[in-house]
Amino acid sequence: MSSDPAHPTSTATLAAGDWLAPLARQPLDAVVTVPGSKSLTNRYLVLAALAKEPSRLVRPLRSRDSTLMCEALQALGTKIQTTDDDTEWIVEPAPLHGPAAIDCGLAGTVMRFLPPVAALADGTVEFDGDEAARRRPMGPVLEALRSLGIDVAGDSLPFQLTGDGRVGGGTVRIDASGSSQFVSALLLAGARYDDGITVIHEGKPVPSLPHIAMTVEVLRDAGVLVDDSEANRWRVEPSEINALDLDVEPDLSNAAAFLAAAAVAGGSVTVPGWPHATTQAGDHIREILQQFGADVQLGREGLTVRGTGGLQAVDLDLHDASELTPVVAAIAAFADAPSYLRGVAHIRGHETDRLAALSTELNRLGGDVSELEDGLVIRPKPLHGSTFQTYGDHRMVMAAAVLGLRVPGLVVHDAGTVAKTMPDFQTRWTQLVEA
Ligand SMILES: O=C(O)C1=C[C@@H](OP(=O)(O)O)[C@@H](O)[C@H](O)C1
Ligand SMILES: C=C(OP(=O)(O)O)C(=O)O
Repeated sequence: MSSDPAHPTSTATLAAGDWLAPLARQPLDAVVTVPGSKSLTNRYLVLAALAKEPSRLVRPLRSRDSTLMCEALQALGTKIQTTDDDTEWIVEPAPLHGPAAIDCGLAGTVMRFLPPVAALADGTVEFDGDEAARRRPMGPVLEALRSLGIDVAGDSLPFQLTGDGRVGGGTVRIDASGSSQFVSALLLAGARYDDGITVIHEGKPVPSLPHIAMTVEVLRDAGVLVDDSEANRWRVEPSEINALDLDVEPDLSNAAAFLAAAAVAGGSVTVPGWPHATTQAGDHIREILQQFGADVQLGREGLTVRGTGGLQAVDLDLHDASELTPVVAAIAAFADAPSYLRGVAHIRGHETDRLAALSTELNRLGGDVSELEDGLVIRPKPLHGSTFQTYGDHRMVMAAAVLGLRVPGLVVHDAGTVAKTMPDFQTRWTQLVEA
């Protein structure tokens, strides 16, 4: 690996917003704490807003996605108070009402989870988001709400819906092959519909199934009856939603980049507080790193990954844990032979077309990556520094950071976009590399 002299290797010449990813000059030896899970925080917020009494969330995630969720629920009438140190949030439910305008940013959880909640509001609720969010698929959720009698104008952002304070509920048939969030969205609000909700999926397999298991689990934690005994069919009984009082697990998908660092740079990284049982899809990083040849131990201190920098090629189906694809692609770029990542066609509809973005940016560094219809083939080659575009996608920043451990002069464009789920990622990453 050599540095491209045309690209900066010191911060002096960087453009605003660009970040020179730190190079690992020695094996790592770090303990990295990771903030709360985005997926859990935003589910808990939704259920707390629909619950019968105030809820308390301890150590939730503070990031762009969760702040947008808070602001949206507040616009609909919910009260949210936070302690001075922001480690506890008290969510006080109130009757939901329009008119309200909701900014979804680029958050899938906000744009998908809130329309079925807004359907319970009395009045009109307008939704919009980032330019890139307007390209993310929304149709199945909005079509399902229409079939339940809600007045919905639009099929993707921006759209608006008008309700009268109640939803009859019943059975909806949707194609959720584009995102598990379509199913989660309808289930989360469904207990508050008069007849509850039954969601039947018809189409190619639903991706990211652990995220639906997470939705089912948080509903059950709130006392809601859910039947998920049959594949592709979920039934939520109508009921009150109990208040929540809980600690939010660390975000295991965000943790993945830090653990990957030990495999790529060598040395050891521990993430404390790793749950021994979880529905988070990010937990898959344990077996993925083992397949790359790293030593992975889950113990009392947390999850520890030890690596030598030597990496075996992998052939992985990431359909269940698709949000790990960018970081896994970055690791694969240093493996001893070509790797295949499959089963993730739907991530073309994530924050950006991640298959196109990853192949373009890895190839810009001198890599040899081609797109499959549902994945990537990554043929390792010596990489050189360049400016890595991130397309407003937090996980492209994380992937770039992993690459930068071994590629001098890798400049991450618009690195601040990582604030979608981890505003202090760069600080934590720099501490990791310099520890
Ligand atoms: O429900 C959730 O919290 C999520 C579901 C998944 O979405 P897809 O099913 O669209 O992959 C995942 O990729 C995303 O990061 C978070
Ligand atoms: C796909 C992701 O996010 P979203 O919740 O916006 O879909 C992600 O975090 O990788």
